[in-house]
Amino acid sequence: MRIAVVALGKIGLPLAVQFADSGHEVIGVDVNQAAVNTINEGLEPFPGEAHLQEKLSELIPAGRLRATSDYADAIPGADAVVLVAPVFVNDETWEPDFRYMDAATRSLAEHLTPGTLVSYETTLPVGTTRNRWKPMLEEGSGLVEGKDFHLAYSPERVLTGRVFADLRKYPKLIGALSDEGNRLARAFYEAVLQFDERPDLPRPNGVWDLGTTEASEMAKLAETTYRDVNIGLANQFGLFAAANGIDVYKVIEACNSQPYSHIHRPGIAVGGHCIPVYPRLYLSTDPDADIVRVARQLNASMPERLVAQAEGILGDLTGLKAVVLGAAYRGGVKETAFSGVFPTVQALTQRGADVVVHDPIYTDDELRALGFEPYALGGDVDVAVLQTDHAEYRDLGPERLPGVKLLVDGRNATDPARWVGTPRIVVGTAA
Ligand SMILES: NC(=O)c1ccc[n+]([C@@H]2O[C@H](COP(=O)([O-])OP(=O)(O)OC[C@H]3O[C@@H](n4cnc5c(N)ncnc54)[C@H](O)[C@@H]3O)[C@@H](O)[C@H]2O)c1
Ligand SMILES: CC(=O)N[C@H]1[C@@H](OP(=O)(O)OP(=O)(O)OC[C@H]2O[C@@H](n3ccc(=O)[nH]c3=O)[C@H](O)[C@@H]2O)O[C@H](CO)[C@@H](O)[C@@H]1O
Repeated sequence: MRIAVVALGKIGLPLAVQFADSGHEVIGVDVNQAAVNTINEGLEPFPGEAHLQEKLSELIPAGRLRATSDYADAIPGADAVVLVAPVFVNDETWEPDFRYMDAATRSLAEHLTPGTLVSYETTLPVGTTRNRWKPMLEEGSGLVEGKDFHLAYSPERVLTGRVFADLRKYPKLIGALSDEGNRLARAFYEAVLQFDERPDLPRPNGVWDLGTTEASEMAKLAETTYRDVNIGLANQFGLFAAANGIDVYKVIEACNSQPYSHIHRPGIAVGGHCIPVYPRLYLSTDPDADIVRVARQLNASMPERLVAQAEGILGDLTGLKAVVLGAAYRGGVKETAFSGVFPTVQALTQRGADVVVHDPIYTDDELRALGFEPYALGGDVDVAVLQTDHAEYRDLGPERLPGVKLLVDGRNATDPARWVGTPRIVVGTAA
């Protein structure tokens, strides 16, 4: 098969590599010429994706994969085109921002030829493939969907850093606009993916046909929204527990000891590219989903709530030195997308604190580039707010934070035995 992958980012490039590695001829298109050049030199344009560099070193010199910024070079005559350019969500309105996908779709349409299967993998509001991409592709190409070309939607569920392993592990969900589209999408993904045996699944691991583009669009939004709502519920339980002298972690551990309870962990923030974003995409097509909106709002309010709790204990925070422990949105990752560090720093700064940030996996220059004043453990500080559950913080004690009068552990990530004698608030437990 001849396959084109549109957008060679952290998801698209590993996908292009996977398809080429499965024995197909692959051309990737990206508007970033610097990234295209780097890939064509056989080098990974971003670090952190396991096995990406070794696979590029093999596939690029062998001519099995190449990159281009020219759609005319990649699209005409392709058997399948996979698109995975990003969609963002407007921070104020929570409305999707389709500008990159629109541009990619228009460029694709201009060069689309009969006989191609087009599969979108970017996470989308329900109905986008049918109502937005189909007319845009038909108008731009003069071709007819279901006759000249077929359109499918298949959400990408892998986690960056372990894309190749996740591609084997998770069923590939598909949905198209016609039976023939479903058949072609199944045949395509079966030809480019290999699946691990998963006896734990209700049906064999592999391509799972959900029948329509709407169902497969919804599946991705539902699984991520589930996580946000679940964390919201954990935060709600945590607020109640903290106000009533109950340790919510003991409660959650007890609940989850039977197989029908999967309560997540309360925390200072829900960050990352996906979990805080996709509930908003879901709400854009199901605005009546109050349960989703309320959970999202509660999760987003947690940094402010915890900082207010610290203020309640210490009194005025004006002029106090406050360190936020952790810039990353979760432990062990070097990524600050929608990280709780931003609202936490803001809540402290608004109260007049002098705020510094520590993160064991960011250099001082990297922290400065993010707009933070870096802090090295051992420096004087009045209050510490732990934002990221980095493994390095498990053994952190007050002796590494000289002068600390209060630790707000927003992740229950520190060892209580180390904090005997120093005030410590843990999200979800009584102060
Ligand atoms: N990152 C994740 O963990 C993850 C996980 C699952 C699904 N996804 C989905 O994948 C999408 C892309 O994520 P990513 O992490 O790969 O993004 P990314 O920012 O790493 O890459 C996006 C790429 O798109 C390219 N691009 C932008 N406009 C283009 C155009 N008109 N034509 C061609 N290329 C264009 C950019 O140059 C860039 O290389 C997300 O929006 C999401 O829906 C991401
Ligand atoms: C485990 C999981 O579903 N990972 C998904 C998630 O990864 P992602 O990398 O976003 O990580 P998580 O879903 O684990 O965490 C998201 C955020 O929620 C917080 N948090 C998490 C769990 C919890 O019980 N309490 C809590 O507060 C984390 O600290 C983090 O800030 O989004 C990706 C993009 O869609 C998906 O591809 C991944 O499959």
